[in-house]
Amino acid sequence: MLRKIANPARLLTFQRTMASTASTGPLVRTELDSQTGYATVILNRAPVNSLSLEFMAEIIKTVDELERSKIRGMILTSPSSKVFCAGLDVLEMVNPSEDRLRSVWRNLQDTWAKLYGTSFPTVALINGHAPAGGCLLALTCEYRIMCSNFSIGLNETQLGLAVPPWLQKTMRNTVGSREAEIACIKGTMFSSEEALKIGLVDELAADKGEAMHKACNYLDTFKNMSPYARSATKLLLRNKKIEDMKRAREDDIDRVVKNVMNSDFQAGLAAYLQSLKDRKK
Ligand SMILES: CCCCCCCCCCC/C=C/C(=O)SCCNC(=O)CCNC(=O)[C@H](O)C(C)(C)COP(=O)(O)OP(=O)(O)OC[C@H]1O[C@@H](n2cnc3c(N)ncnc32)[C@H](O)[C@@H]1OP(=O)(O)O
Repeated sequence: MLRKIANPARLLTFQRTMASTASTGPLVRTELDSQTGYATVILNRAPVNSLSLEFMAEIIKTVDELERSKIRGMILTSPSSKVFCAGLDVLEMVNPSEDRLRSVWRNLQDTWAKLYGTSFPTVALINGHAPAGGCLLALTCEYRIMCSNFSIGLNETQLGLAVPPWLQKTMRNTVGSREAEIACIKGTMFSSEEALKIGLVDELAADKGEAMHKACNYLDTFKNMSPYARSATKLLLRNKKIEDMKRAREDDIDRVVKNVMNSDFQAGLAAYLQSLKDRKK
């Protein structure tokens, strides 16, 4: 459940209607507490918040809007009781047109860059599983609070995908070189407790209410600090990685196209999709 806001009149909800979505309501909902200046960004692409081209475009637009609104902090979460974000929409990888695949990958790069380089502080409230691109979203935030009994990790290699360099770096920056190397190569999925142990998340919470409380506590630590000094320091720490990604982005996209258009990859993906369905039987 979302944190209750004392005065509902303070709650401004930006809503956008998106085409081609199976979710009810907008793909991304933003609730702004005008007293604290904290925005809760709710990823809302049912059933598992998988990242389609349009969904990522919406996340990017939302962050741009929040930058313009001069918010004091952002909490990224999901309305689901089981899934934070299931990563890229695997259907985007099934025999895609090359143009769409390039756009999907470009949007994933931009989603990462936009969230990684926000001027305001960011917390991922991971209230469900966060494989691959779900872990990527969490890694872009400054602070991660995870509810117990879920899993998180960069499991791309298990799907036959190479983890791109900019994402490897983000993982390395968070958990250290050795843990990142092993985790990326093996495609390890960590339980919430294991993730805490290696520093992939910063705190655990028993439930979403407790996680929200802890997220606000993190953002409150900046309450009396100059937003300028804070964000300038963050961007000095992070901008080079964003610029490196942008410099190499066309090579990155070419590599992905080659990877995804390959017939062995497509055969592996078909088997993977079948295994997702079989798990339900
Ligand atoms: C297009 C560009 C490609 C570029 C590739 C380059 C390589 C770089 C890689 C870096 C970036 C990231 C890559 C990725 O994110 S790949 C995706 C990885 N994600 C997964 O493997 C997650 C798979 N899903 C699950 O493990 C479970 O669904 C989950 C634990 C998340 C939830 O389990 P739960 O039991 O709650 O739900 P279901 O399994 O029943 O799922 C419900 C329905 O949702 C469908 N589903 C699940 N995940 C995805 C997904 N990622 N994309 C699309 N659809 C998904 C699932 O099939 C169910 O559908 P049905 O109800 O129709 O059966």
